[in-house]
Amino acid sequence: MTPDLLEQGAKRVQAHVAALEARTGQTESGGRAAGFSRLATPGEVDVTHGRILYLEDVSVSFDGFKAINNLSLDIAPGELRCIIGPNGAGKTTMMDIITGKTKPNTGTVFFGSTIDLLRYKEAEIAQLGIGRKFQKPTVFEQLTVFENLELALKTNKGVKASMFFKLDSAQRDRLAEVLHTIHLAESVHRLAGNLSHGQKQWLEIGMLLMQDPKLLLLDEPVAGMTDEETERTAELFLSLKGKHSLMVVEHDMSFIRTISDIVTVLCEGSVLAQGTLDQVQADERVIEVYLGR
Ligand SMILES: Nc1ncnc2c1ncn2[C@@H]1O[C@H](COP(=O)(O)OP(=O)(O)OP(=O)(O)O)[C@@H](O)[C@H]1O
Repeated sequence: MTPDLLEQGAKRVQAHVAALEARTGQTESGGRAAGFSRLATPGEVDVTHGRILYLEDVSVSFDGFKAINNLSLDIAPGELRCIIGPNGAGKTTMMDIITGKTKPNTGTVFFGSTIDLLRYKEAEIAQLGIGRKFQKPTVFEQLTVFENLELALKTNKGVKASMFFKLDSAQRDRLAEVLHTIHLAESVHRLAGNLSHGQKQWLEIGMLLMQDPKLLLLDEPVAGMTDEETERTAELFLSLKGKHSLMVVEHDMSFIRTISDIVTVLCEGSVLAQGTLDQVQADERVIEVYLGR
């Protein structure tokens, strides 16, 4: 279903609810009426049920091999969820499913309680507000930090619109805020190609932030970073928590310890354990398949 169709559907439903109220003086049962009205803005994420991401019984097979196996998982709005697990556990495949790169064979994947992500293509899912950062930074090395961030706002616009694109004052303010958040305010005019590996990672996160994603998926964000860069990345993520929801896949346990509330352990395509880092680290099954290696 496209956002246009969602909007049309929401308008129809709102008209229905208004007519019902006018006729009977009664509203629909609370949950239904509330759910209907929230569809009015396409892409708006309904988190009134306390979940921004919801996966249930999701499975996907590659040539008969179940990479994701009845996976169920949910994330609260503003939460910073860490995902750990051995190589081949299905962490990347899970992110591929959430972002529409891979379609599961079975299961349910919802963004909030009304947006069925399985109905959308990868580009549409990005526009709905799910940003993804892959492990390797992919900034434009020949452009400055400023130009990279500016470019992030131009994506989704046509070629002509991009050529004449000028930042308005709200966008300038946003860019300044993002620069500060990603610790690159003093490097604004440097070429991205001259930044350190860690700074490139922050710049790419900044490019995602320019689009104000509701949910950010981050795959091994501190791999290859120095200790100092890792510490600053932890500060960055903690500052994003609450404003955005984050799902962070990492192997670096000291980084996880600094940023995590709840940690989910994936193994063989499903959730093996979940809890605080101390709880999952004490779990015999987790020690056997992952930590004890
Ligand atoms: N397109 C594909 N075709 C065939 N097999 C695949 C495909 N994508 C993933 N797999 C397999 O699915 C399993 C899960 O892979 P995935 O990359 O999701 O694991 P991961 O937890 O991200 O591992 P890592 O920590 O090494 O990145 C692996 O056995 C992998 O070989």
